[in-house]
Amino acid sequence: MLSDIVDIENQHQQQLHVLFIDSYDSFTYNVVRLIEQQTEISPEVNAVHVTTIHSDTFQSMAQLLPLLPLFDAIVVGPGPGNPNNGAEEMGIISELFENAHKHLDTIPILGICLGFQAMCLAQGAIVSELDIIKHGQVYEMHLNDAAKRCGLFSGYPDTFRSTRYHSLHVNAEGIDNIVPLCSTEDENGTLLMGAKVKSRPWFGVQYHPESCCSELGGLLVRNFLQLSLVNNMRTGRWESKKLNGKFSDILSQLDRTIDRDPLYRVKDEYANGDRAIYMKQYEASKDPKLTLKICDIIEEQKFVMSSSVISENRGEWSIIALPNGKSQVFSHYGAVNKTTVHNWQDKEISYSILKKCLDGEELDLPGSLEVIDEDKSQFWITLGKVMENKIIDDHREIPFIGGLVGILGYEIGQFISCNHHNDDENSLVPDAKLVFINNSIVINHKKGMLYCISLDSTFPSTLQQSLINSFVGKKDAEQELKWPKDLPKEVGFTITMPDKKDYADAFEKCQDYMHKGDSYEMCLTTQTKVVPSTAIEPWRIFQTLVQKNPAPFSSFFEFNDIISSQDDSPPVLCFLSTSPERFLKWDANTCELRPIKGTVKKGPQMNLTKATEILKTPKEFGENLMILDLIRNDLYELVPDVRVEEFMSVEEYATVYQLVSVVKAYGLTSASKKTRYSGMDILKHSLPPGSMTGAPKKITVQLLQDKLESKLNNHVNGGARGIYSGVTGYWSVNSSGDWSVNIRCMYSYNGGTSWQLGAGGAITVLSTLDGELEEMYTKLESNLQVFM
Ligand SMILES: C=C(O[C@@H]1C=C(C(=O)O)C=C[C@H]1O)C(=O)O
Ligand SMILES: NC(=O)CC[C@H](N)C(=O)O
Repeated sequence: MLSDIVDIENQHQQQLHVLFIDSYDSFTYNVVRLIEQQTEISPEVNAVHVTTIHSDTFQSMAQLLPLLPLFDAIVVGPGPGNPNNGAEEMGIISELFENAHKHLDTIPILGICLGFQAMCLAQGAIVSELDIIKHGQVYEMHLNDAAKRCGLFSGYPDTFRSTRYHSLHVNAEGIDNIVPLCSTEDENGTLLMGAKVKSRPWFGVQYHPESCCSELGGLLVRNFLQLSLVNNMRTGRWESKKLNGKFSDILSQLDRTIDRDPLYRVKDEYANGDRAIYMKQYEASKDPKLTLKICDIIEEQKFVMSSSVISENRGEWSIIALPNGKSQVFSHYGAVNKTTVHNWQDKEISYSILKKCLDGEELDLPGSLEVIDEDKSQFWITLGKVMENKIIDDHREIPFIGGLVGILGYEIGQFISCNHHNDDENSLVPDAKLVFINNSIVINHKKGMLYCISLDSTFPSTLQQSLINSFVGKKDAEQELKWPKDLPKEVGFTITMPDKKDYADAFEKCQDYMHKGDSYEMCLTTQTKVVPSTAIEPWRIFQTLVQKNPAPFSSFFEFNDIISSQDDSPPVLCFLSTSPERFLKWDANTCELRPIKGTVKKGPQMNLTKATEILKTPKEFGENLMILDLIRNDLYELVPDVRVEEFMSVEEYATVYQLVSVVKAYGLTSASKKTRYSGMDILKHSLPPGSMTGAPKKITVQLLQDKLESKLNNHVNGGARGIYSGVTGYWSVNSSGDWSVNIRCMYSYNGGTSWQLGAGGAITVLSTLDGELEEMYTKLESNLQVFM
């Protein structure tokens, strides 16, 4: 054991240790991984360990100072806020650069964007707002003569391209202590993009070396690390950073200040075949309408995740999940920090009992009902525990063979509080609802295959026989779908939309936040409420919706999990969606995200070539790049191998053209890693979807929730987004998952008495009010058209 410890300590000797101070930014882990990827620092040092803390992890420098001898360098990352606002916004960063801490003089520091601004401010430079702000824009950087003598840019050409995300800039003219190294030109004039502090090993850049559109970012970091090593050898810091018996303990404690524990212990391999899976496969039509036609003959309850459009890598599969009495239902109510678990339609459970439990009454719980006091973060662990013993290594070729299916609302994501009610009944609404499915019909539209699958050999035999009779072996679609293209004419609808003036106010406020440097992009969304004059079955609305707006993720959910009785009828959560956007798909070892950012309305004057031209302009490019970098960050937080597989492709949908990028992470369960994750861990850490928030995620969702949407959408459940902006999909027991973003959808908390439709779009400093309003209406129309 002792030799193990000595080995670890020796390993630490050959590693550089970097302390990364994060300001709750959405590009943090892009920088962290870029640092860790630098393995060739010197013949003796070939690895870098990065410890990430938040700028408010420590209350003051006094707490951090004793730990600094453990680190070879500090990197102060980018982030929202303005260094002029001091500790309130910057936390420990504002103190870090102050002269008071003389013993910091010898520790190498690299400041990036916000970190750079804070460093320069402390030297006397002026940090102020740019006239014309740059978020997600790529510019040419020019090095000056001083840069050529400074190791930070060693190996660089005179000019190189890099991404800028900043509202503020540094003016260091006349500041002797700052040596300018790098600049760029734009409408604002010549701007300082990189500098060094005289007499100290402190460096900084205003641009973002870690962006996927920046050139030579890795070289900058490697140069900084090499300079740090040389500095530390010269000053004796390198020698003194050793043989502190508690070295590894302190580091691992610090490494754990940000929670990255897996939801459950992911194994390297899983048993296969020790659980009998019932699976019958049949040849059937390749027509994507097959799923919908099958729905027509199903009398059982069903959840549908179908594709009414097949595109490369999306929409290839459809799933019809069949809940039954053995299906466990997991609902999380964030407003009261409770999870309920019970069997589907357990006769012993009534809504009145469930309601009492949620109100906190102590009762003998009937039937299968369990009530767990837990917050949303523990809810994820509950789900992990459920799945832990169910994972099997079987039928990897099929994306879903059974498992958890359902909806995770926006407020289940990070940084948001979930405390909303359904206005109509003032009843609690679930923030997440998932059902464990044993029986399913899975369809491959590309191959024309249909599978009847059961995890517990309970697939309904009459249904199976009807499927065989009606669809098996019939390669061509026999008949057209006989679904009504419109809703019944006699039903009227009361439609409440957000006020245009309120939208304009919210838009202006977004611009203010972005100009002040608080946010780089804000996905502002609206809610519209539709009340039918007489109730229409949710399924009937779905029939019309999928025909009017075909999409790769067309979903139908009606949660009749509690039986109604004469005295009370439960509020039934319904969700109808025609989403174009995949959020996250995974298998045991890889995962893929497909953020959509950038929208152009279709019309007689618009074709693919024109849309592509528009979608490649700086506004749309910046919008997409920002989310692309944010998504890389979300994946990099847990997984070291992240790649951009598709860069801003234009895709065509029924009513819009969209700009789409694809990012993949590899090696989730790689044996060489200390911690193995499942796709569910990635999902937990990356919700809410970046394309629905903007960047940086934390501050932006808080501003949207507290300052903007609570007022703008006050006419619907206090402005909560609820199901809209969350995700829908599954986590299959064969370690696959696929979740789409809840957009171009409608949902009801009361079985269809009233519906809510969300629509919005990302606002950047290049947005115009009219442009954003039109974009919001275009998206709203994709589902509101059903009621028009
Ligand atoms: C917010 C919505 O869509 C999101 C915003 C987009 C954009 O800003 O271009 C595109 C797709 C979605 O990620 C919506 O449809 O309501
Ligand atoms: N990306 C950043 O670090 C931005 C820094 C600062 N908030 C600005 O907007 O200029």
